[in-house]
Amino acid sequence: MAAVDDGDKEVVHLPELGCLELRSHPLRGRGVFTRNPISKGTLVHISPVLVFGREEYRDYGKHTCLDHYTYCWRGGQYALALGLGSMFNHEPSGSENVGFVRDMDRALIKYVALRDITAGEELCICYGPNVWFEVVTDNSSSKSATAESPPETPLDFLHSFQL
Ligand SMILES: C[S@@+](CC[C@H](N)C(=O)[O-])C[C@H]1O[C@@H](n2cnc3c(N)ncnc32)[C@H](O)[C@@H]1O
Repeated sequence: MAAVDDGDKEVVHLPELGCLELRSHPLRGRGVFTRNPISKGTLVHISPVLVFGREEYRDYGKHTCLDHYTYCWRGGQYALALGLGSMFNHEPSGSENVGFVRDMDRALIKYVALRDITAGEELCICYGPNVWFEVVTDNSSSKSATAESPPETPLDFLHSFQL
């Protein structure tokens, strides 16, 4: 398991989990998969983020495809996750196998296995209760956005675990 050095804002040690790969699903699009088993608690990825100011996002970013990839950030800002961070697909709350935590000070998002993950599984996060697309889950059940639960972007869910 990789460790994060939280003591230094200038140096970020990236986990080098060589078993991750991108695969395409006909309905969910590209997603992150693992070739090897991953143990609960493993730091699977760290994404550096590109932060958009509130006005910049409102006037420009929001009107582009970036709106499907950004995470809420502090002070009304939004962040685009670089690396694999924008490639994790969604599973409804309780079914996701990866959690994420935003490190605002270092402009990073850390992704951690919430349970043991088997070889070949897709790594999914939960985007939150209200999503803007027809959800295709592992077991093929689906849920669409409704008037009671309007589409909501960007990603707005924060797991409360400590690294
Ligand atoms: C942050 S991106 C994830 C990467 C994306 N699959 C791609 O190929 O670029 C979010 C988009 O992925 C798709 N997506 C993610 N999870 C999904 C799911 N469970 N069911 C259907 N589409 C999903 C939706 O189109 C959503 O707007």
